[in-house]
Amino acid sequence: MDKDKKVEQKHVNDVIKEIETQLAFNESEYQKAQLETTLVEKNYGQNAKINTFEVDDQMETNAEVQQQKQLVAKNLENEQILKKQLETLKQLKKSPYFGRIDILDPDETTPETLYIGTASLVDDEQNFLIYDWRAPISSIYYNGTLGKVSYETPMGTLETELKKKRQFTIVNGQIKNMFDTNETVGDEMLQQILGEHSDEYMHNIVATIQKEQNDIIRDTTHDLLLVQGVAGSGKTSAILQRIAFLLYHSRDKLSAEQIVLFSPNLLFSHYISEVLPSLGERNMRQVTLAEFLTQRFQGLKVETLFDRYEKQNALTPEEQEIRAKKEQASFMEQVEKYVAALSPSQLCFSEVRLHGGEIFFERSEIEAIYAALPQNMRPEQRFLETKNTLIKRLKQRIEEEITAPWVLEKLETLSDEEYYTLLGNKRRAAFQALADEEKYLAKKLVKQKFEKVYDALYNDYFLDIYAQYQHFLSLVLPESVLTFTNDIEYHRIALADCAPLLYLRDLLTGSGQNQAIAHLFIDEMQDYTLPQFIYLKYIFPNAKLTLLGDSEQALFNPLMTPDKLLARLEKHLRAKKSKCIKLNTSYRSTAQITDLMKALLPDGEQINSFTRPGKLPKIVFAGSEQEHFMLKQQLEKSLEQNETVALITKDLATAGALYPKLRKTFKTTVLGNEDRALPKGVVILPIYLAKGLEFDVVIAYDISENYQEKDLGILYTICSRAMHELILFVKQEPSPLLAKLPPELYTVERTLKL
Ligand SMILES: Nc1ncnc2c1ncn2[C@@H]1O[C@H](COP(=O)(O)OP(=O)(O)OP(=O)(O)O)[C@@H](O)[C@H]1O
Repeated sequence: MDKDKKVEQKHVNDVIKEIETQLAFNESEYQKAQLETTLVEKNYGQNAKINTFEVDDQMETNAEVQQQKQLVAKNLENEQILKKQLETLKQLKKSPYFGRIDILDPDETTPETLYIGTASLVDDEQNFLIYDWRAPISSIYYNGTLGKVSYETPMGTLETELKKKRQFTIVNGQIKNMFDTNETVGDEMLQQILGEHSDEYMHNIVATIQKEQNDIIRDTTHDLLLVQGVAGSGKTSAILQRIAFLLYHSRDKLSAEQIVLFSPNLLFSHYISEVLPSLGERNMRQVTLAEFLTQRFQGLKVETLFDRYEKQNALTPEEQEIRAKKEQASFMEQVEKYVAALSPSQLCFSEVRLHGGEIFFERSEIEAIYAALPQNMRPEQRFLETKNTLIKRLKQRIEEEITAPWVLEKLETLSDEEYYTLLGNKRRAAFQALADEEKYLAKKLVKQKFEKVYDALYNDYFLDIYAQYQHFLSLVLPESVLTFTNDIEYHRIALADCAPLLYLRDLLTGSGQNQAIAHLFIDEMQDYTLPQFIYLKYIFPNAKLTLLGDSEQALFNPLMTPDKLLARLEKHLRAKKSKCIKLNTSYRSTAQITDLMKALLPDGEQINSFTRPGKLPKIVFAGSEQEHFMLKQQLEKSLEQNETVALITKDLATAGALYPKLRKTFKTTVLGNEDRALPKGVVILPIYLAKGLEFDVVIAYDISENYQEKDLGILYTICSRAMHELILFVKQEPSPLLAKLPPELYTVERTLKL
């Protein structure tokens, strides 16, 4: 192997030499491009200042300015491309590739050697020194075991023979490790990567993508892809590499702006934000459900998933029943039926007022416009026609108002400042006559006065959507009207009302849809309801869906088998081609931690633990008197070897109560809903904020009687956040969930009774 390593190191050196040559060339091209842009910009600046007094000059200058503008844009684009190439080359220089495959094509006698890395590298003679991991041929590296293999290309399926597969770890141009393997992607390298410490940011996994993850990443045929994977099985990793793959595969027609990812919390958004840039791609749009809804209900406080979780025990059985009804797909069907059957008199239009409160459009006027439209028109069409008529009437009123005495009076008394503000970007020279200028200014004044009306028409405020939803509730779920009205009065809205209300609004007004989004990804999908999925599918009608989750980690929803879930989603989201992929191997945690997680679940045997050895998890029985002493002792011990220790609680109140007890001894932070970054030291956080994250050491705080059978999913999620060490801290009586664990799966530490 040593001889092999020498040969391979020489190859690495040769490739790096080529990268350095290209780097030097690119560097000088980039500098040239920067200089060029500065020159053109300077030139453009001077031209823009040219006297525009004479009309002829003006036209000439405009043409020139346009030309210069285009030049600047073109130069900037060129500069951006060179900059991106430079970044890629710099990255490749440190670690040019991670894989090698030797293949023998059917008509050949000697095998061809290909190297695979995070980006392609081509020399002057068009030889591929490195293949991008997303290139069709690279799929052999991830999918194939030695022997006959096939791979998909745009021209169809091709066959070849895989003779050798080799993996490398190259750091700063030096081969640290290399393995020959017949596995999909061998255990040794994965062992090494998974054994490392956690980081502030998630890393890309392109060197060690596993076969079933590869199926998710390279899927281009399904419009609904459901991924059900156990905790730590690489669901999040798979979607991020999938996004990078899609951007490469459809690079002519897909951009990062057309991809939306719904992530569970802001900490998670931060945690994953470096994966795509490390692969030379821009990040997709990222949003949490709370951010998405808050934007749509301006002025209202929207209940978040976390509020919902924190409050769930406070609801009466009746309230729970009402919520359960609102969270069924049939509730959205009731919205559709309601909209289809609405008569004009049932529409809750509201009058439109001016700034001063004076009514501009009476409710009866709006109703009359709507009622006069053909009955068989679709509701959203009818609404749009009404809106257009109102806008037309507003424009007419503006024209009429221009000659009103108050306008003329105002024009005569304008201060210089008011005059120039009204004139805006317009130049005085642009008016042929004084009368034109006066008319222009008068119109501006009137528009200012009627601004609120325009705003109301533009934003559909002339339909009182809350009253409309209340009317809908009074027909289908009258027992919930009071709570809803009360909520609105206090400027808040329950999560369960959001999707049906928005759906109702959009069906009636024809607004809300975004046709441009091509892919929608939802992580931690087990915490979403069917109405939320239905609404998201409705507003992103052209998006292919990738939904990822683990029903064992559900904070509220009941367990459901993946196949049953797929059938449900297929039906309600009207998917044409759907597929469910299951991931059963857990990569995050040591085998000992995964074994404990398996033992917690009734059907835990379906989880395969990746054979990475570590310490047995520990249960600390502290007893309430010794609690602080034991906790501090444990934290001290853990912080000796780790920069961060996560203290995960069931809820925010418990997290908050721990803080004053620890802050004097340790650098301690309690994380809340709005936090985006993970600090070092002791980090206290409720479980819903730890979703999707991982930590070297997790202390699950107070696993006592407050964890009953119904809380199994929560305890499982907490345990599954630990990579290397898990400590279950018990203050009083242990949870019955711990009682059923076989004792060989953990060690015990107890307070000494003095
Ligand atoms: N093929 C792989 N190669 C290297 N590391 C991997 C691989 N797959 C997963 N991992 C690592 O395992 C850990 C868990 O992955 P990830 O967070 O994507 O899992 P998940 O299924 O989304 O987890 P959860 O649902 O529990 O939040 C991460 O540290 C990830 O980098």
